[in-house]
Amino acid sequence: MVAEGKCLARHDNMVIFVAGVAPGDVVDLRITRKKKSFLEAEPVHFHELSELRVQPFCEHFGTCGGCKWQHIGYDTQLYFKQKQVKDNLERIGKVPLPEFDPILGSEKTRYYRNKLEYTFSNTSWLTKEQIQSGQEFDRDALGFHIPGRFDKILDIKHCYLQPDPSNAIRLEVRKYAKEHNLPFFDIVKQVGYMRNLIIRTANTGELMVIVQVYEDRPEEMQALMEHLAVTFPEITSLQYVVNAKGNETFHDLEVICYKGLPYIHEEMEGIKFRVGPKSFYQTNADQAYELYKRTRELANLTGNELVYDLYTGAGTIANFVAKQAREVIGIEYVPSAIEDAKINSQINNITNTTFYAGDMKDILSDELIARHGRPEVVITDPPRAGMHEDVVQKLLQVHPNRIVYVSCNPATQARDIEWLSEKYDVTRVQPVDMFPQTHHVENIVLLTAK
Ligand SMILES: C[S@@+](CC[C@H](N)C(=O)[O-])C[C@H]1O[C@@H](n2cnc3c(N)ncnc32)[C@H](O)[C@@H]1O
Repeated sequence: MVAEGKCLARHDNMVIFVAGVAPGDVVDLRITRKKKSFLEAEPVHFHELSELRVQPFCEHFGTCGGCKWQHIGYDTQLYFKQKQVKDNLERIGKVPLPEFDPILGSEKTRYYRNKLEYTFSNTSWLTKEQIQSGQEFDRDALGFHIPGRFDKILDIKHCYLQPDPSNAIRLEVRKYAKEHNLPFFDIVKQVGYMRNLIIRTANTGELMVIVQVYEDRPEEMQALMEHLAVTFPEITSLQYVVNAKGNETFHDLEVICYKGLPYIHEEMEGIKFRVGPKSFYQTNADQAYELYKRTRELANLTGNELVYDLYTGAGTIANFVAKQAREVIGIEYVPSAIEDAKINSQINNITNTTFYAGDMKDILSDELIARHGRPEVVITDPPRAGMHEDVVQKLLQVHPNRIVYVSCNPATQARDIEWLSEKYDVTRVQPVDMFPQTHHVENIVLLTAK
């Protein structure tokens, strides 16, 4: 099992990456892509199935891009996730490593997400058998993109990722749109009405639903909103967006709140986090709590430290650790996330945080450090691309006592750690599983100044 959840095979000294198999399967492969140094292939015939396999529980497994590791038992998934972290730190990081803390598995391995986003399409995905049968099928779909296909949507019957009433809401919106002849969007021709449905189920019980449509049809929207409000009185934030752009992103559009409040709250240790329609919040809230607790523990705060929380998003980690620190500085690219971060401090009476919006390599400047002082502790949680080299250089120059590096991409984390190893030792490694049934793994590394 190697990167991106693919398996590795060899033939004539050539490396072949294969998706949709398990280590130990004996299969015939068809080569789908040839590169100079490797090949990619798909299985065409299974001779023997691996002992690591289990029966996938979802009818959409194999077609849907969502939970590609359902055919492997959860303990085995955890084993491979931990191994992925180790391989990256050894091969890319090339630094001396302590013994790893065992990966923190997720208690919930199904229904663990608090946010799902479904797309409407008038060109649903059909299987080869369906096409060959010559029968007519309903081509309207509400579900997920087929991996690698921007124009094909898999109509989802039941999704195991988000708790109730997520499935019921999706099915009801689909049924209503069909019954009322609201056309599902055609992404190629850019015509239709129903575009996208977002459901957010917070751990406080609050529930947000956002319907995205292509054009302004006030009467139809009013009727749809009213229907949802009556059918699901538990919705605490019912919203819609009119989006006539070529794509589904709506960060630059007005989101209209039809019923309830324009936001919901997540909660951790009594700290409330306000989550608006455009806000980012970790999608596995229970595991986010475990991740943050471990991050705080490794930061080893006594209440006297100045902490910089880099890539702070909506200030979640910054606010979570604020009580145990003297002062926390949070930095993040997205201005609306920084607005959320400030609100999250206010509503929790946290007064020792300061937030800045902008590109990390510009904001983390000598001037900022002169203003706030040299941090004893830096917590950094960059996007998948890792930290910009200038940011790493700045950290080496500022030289905090401890850096707690949280990452969703062990490869870029390992690269950055190699750079940081000039002045830091890796003293703890704690992988965390935020996304059961997928190959994704989160990892926390504690770096201690040499
Ligand atoms: C993995 S998220 C971390 C979120 C946050 N720590 C949390 O747990 O909710 C990475 C964050 O980095 C921000 N980001 C990406 N590139 C950035 C940059 N160049 N400068 C500052 N922030 C950036 C993203 O907007 C995103 O909020």
